[in-house]
Amino acid sequence: LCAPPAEVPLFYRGTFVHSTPQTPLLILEDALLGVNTHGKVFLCGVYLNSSLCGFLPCSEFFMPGMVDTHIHAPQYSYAGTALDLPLLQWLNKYTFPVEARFEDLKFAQQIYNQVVKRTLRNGTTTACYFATIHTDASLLLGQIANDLGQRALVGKVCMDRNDSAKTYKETSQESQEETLRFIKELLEKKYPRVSPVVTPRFALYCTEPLLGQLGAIAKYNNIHIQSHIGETVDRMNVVKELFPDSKSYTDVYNKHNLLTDKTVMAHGCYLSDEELTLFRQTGASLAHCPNSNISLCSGLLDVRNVLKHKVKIGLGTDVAGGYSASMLDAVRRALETSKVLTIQNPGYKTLTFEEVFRLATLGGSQALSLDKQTGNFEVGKDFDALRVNVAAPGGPIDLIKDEHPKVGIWMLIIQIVNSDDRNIVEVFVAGKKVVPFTEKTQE
Ligand SMILES: Nc1nc2[nH]cnc2c(=O)[nH]1
Ligand SMILES: [Zn+2]
Repeated sequence: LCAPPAEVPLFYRGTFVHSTPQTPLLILEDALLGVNTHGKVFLCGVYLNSSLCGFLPCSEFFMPGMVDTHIHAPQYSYAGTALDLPLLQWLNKYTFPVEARFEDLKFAQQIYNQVVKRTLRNGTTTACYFATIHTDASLLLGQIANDLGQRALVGKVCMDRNDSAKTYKETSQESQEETLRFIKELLEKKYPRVSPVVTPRFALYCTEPLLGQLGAIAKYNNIHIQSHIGETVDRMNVVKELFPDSKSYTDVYNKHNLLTDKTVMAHGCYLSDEELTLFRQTGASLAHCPNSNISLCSGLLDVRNVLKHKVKIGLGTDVAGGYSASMLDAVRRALETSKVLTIQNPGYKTLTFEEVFRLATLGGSQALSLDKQTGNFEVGKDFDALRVNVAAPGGPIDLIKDEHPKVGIWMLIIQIVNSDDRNIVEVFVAGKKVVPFTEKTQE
């Protein structure tokens, strides 16, 4: 349904901003980027002589598409509800009753179409989705992401232990069999950029035999794994009671082969240094979801400490624990969380804007082990990009012109923190323009 790949290589000229492992924010002013017919970058950063070529600095630049490392697609239908209840009560009051409705494929179609479109418009070119326990609706989410052109990991949720919701749980056998069916059927579709992810909801909602089976399924099929970890103090304590033989929360997952270099765990606010070391050793990563952590009063993740342990980390919206589906919001909340930590401890080294920009792009791709495909404009990767116009008509920003060219470009890029979807004028995934929507995708 999205535009066909270009039949000839395409060249984009302008300012390109992206991150590398060495440099959190590289600005390539007046550069050229070439995209081949397979949607891959084959040239980037060839500087033109501006004075000869008449390059006019303007209010636009290209940046890599953002990577949402943790979002619950069905929860988009009740975003905003997580402001007045702590996590467990919120799950019981809103999450389980609404997620149960996704057995209805018509309802699923409507919400999944909305969430994929909304996130694409907000610059999420890659999303790692939790769906629900329903296999067919989860397959539908994969189809919708594919049709609208979003790169996605999609997980059918597994939970064979949920005493608080009689109608929203499955038996261990169902969970295992349906996970296998989900993986098989999604892989058979051969969507180029949509893959299955094994998804135990989290340790408390899964029995140990199921955790073990899911670890084995992921290993056998060499696929991704996602879950939650260390989100609230309460839950850390309950996990300790429920799994007395495990050294830590992280150990529970590790024992069941659920920590691999294709694992992404949401939150991790309360992990010990020892647990972070285990993440590092296994190659597992964290999804930092600051809006959710603040909205649910769960905690403040010390990202600096995670980085010090060399654990891969990206940003997540965690809709609907987080009320915004926008990764630009996640950027703002990650900065704020880091600043709150500095207020509490003036010696704390606050994350810079550049570092958070990297978390939202390259960091996210590393966290999902998709950094060979996406995350920056390195030659050989897919062209997943946003064309940002800081001064988009009707947008939220009034641009003040500055005569000093260096200050000028800096002022432009930093406006990402003030931007919203009105500033994201075009979105590309693997070279295809997926926003604005075409007549077909508009429906
Ligand atoms: N924030 C959040 N935490 C969870 N832990 C288990 N399920 C959920 C969920 O849906 N949202
Ligand atoms: Zn979550």
